[in-house]
Amino acid sequence: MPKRRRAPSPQEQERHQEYLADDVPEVHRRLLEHVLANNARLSKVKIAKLPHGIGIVASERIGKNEEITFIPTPLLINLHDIPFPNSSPLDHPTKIHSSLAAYIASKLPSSDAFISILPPAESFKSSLPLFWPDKILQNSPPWIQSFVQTQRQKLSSDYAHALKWHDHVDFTREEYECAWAAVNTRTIYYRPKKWYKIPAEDCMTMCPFIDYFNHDARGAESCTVTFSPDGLRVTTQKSYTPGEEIFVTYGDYNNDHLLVEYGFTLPQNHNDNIILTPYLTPLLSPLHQKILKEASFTGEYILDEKEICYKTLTALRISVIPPETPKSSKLYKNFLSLLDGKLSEDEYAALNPSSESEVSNTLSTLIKTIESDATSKTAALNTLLLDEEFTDHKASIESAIERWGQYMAIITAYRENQS
Ligand SMILES: C[S@@+](CC[C@H](N)C(=O)[O-])C[C@H]1O[C@@H](n2cnc3c(N)ncnc32)[C@H](O)[C@@H]1O
Repeated sequence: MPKRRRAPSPQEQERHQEYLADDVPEVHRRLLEHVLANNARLSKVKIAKLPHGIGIVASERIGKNEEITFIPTPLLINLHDIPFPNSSPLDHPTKIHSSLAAYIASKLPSSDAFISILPPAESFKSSLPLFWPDKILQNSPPWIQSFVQTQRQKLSSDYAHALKWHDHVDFTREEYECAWAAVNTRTIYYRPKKWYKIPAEDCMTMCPFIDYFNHDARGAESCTVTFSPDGLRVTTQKSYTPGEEIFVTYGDYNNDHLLVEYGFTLPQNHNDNIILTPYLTPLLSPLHQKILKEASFTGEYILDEKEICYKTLTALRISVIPPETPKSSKLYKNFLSLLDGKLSEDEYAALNPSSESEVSNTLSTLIKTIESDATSKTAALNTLLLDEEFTDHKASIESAIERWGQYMAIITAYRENQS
């Protein structure tokens, strides 16, 4: 955390204005003054109010490979800033997500320059499925439901950890949840060399100002965020015209993942797909699953606009081997030879013509099940939109409906690409 704070001079205040679009709320000016007073370097960028919240735009023409933001290490908020009683944080059985959330929650509501720019609780509650009422969640895609269950377990365990290790600070469960969501949506992976002993999941930092950058999925066109011992740097990978929004990338995420972790989806997301796992796994017997696991063919089964991945095809191939088939049968032997590369796909298909057509039928049935879910769950969500009990949850319901619409669009594109 920064050690120095002083009021900006009138000249500095005037200079700061160039980093702020006109309609940006005052709290962001304070954050700006705070980072500039602590040796941040900002070049040709402005904080702006955009349709999807606050973001960063070019204030003038920017070229490719230019450093546009540098935030020095003392401004970062991470392991080193957590006041653990009587010990160094590096020796502590820490869970950084939990502790950062406790740190922020204990300061809410706050006049602190960084904490006061965090989005309000209502914005997390409506955008993040984690906080959606069960009736909305139950009508959302099943992968979202299961990811939210995992997130809820993590939140509960982090809260218990926070109560145990940070009992010297004061916060309510609601403040903690909101702070936890802020940490979840605003931290950056950060692993300086001296952190080599720290588990990867604790290598995260909050980074004032850099957390204003929104995400896109334009890969090589998004800015890079790199760290060095002296701080974090944002560098362009393309040129920008004045007023153009500047994005970084949070990762190659599909829209389910973006929705659960960050509370939004991208209308054009080339990483988008449908995770078939919740639909496909119930078709796999314990033996199927054991074989797939031994061959490392478990994990997410994916369908995108163009194809199903090879892992999905493999899981579908084994799913059509009847569960009572002995492992010593010819069917399994052929399948295992395919997995080992002793049989090519064509040879396997020639040996098992009926099972290959069953694979196609199973896949079309799965896709039809998803379509039918999309239709029935969208209808249920539309009914909730008319229900007075859900008046305050319109945005969350609309998000879930939108996600089903994206599933339908992926299926339509997939069929077109197959025909
Ligand atoms: C690191 S913050 C970015 C700054 C944020 N927009 C703000 O108002 O402070 C991440 C959050 O910004 C929003 N966000 C980021 N990229 C977005 C995008 N492409 N479309 C919509 N919302 C986005 C989401 O709410 C996400 O949880």
